[in-house]
Amino acid sequence: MLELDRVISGYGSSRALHEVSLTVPRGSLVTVLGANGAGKSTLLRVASGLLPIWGGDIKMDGRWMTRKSTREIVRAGVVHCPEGRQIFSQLTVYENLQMGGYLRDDRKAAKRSMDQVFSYFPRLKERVKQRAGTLSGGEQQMLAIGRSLMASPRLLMLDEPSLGIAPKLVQEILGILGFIQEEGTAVLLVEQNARLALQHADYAYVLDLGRVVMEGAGSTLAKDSRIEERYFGARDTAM
Ligand SMILES: Nc1ncnc2c1ncn2[C@@H]1O[C@H](COP(=O)(O)OP(=O)(O)OP(=O)(O)O)[C@@H](O)[C@H]1O
Repeated sequence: MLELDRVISGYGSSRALHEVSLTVPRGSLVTVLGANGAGKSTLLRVASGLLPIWGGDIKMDGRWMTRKSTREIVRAGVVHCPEGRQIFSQLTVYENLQMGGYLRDDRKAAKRSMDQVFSYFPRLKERVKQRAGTLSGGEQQMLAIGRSLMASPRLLMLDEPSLGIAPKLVQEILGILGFIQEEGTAVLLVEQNARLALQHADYAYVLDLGRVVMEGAGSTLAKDSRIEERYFGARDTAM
């Protein structure tokens, strides 16, 4: 469904991605792993049109996305849930979710999406009138994912949903990603927490200094001793 072919990008004059190729098949969960600064967030920024592409191509369902605006990319079904959540803390849970559906003209469909979000995250339903800034870290992450789902994505790109969240809540959120995937939404999950991501991924890529250095089925990479040594750090073994 999403194909990146030898994508090059970066900031100013410095390259952060060097000919990165990656595929997310329809309905699958693909993860991109790597240490700090490997280029994971940059990859999502390029795929969502936030950062210009310097070389290579991006396709969605076989259609060129390379020079499309973020709005056009969202309309094509690709939604990016950035690192750090970026919810509107002064707005309520309900208002944040409404913002996620702003590109939709069909009110009934938006209502259906909101009901769907509440079925995934009942905690959000219990807190519809609460200001987002007063939610716990895990609940804010749920809200950020819920807001992304309001656009009815066909591909949801998540940047480090486990960051700063208690392990139990992280497991809950990752489990819900499985349901989201079962409903037909593909997921591209960027994570530093390799062990956790590989438990859920159909396929995984490992980035290092902006290059893909390893790839394979999630279950295969989970058993790979190189991954164990390099990426299952103290934070992971605590999970
Ligand atoms: N806004 C920016 N301006 C300049 N350089 C940047 C910017 N954002 C990222 N970089 C650089 O691009 C490289 C890749 O960064 P990126 O944020 O994509 O890594 P990452 O794998 O997501 O790391 P992390 O897990 O720490 O978020 C790094 O060398 C980083 O310093």
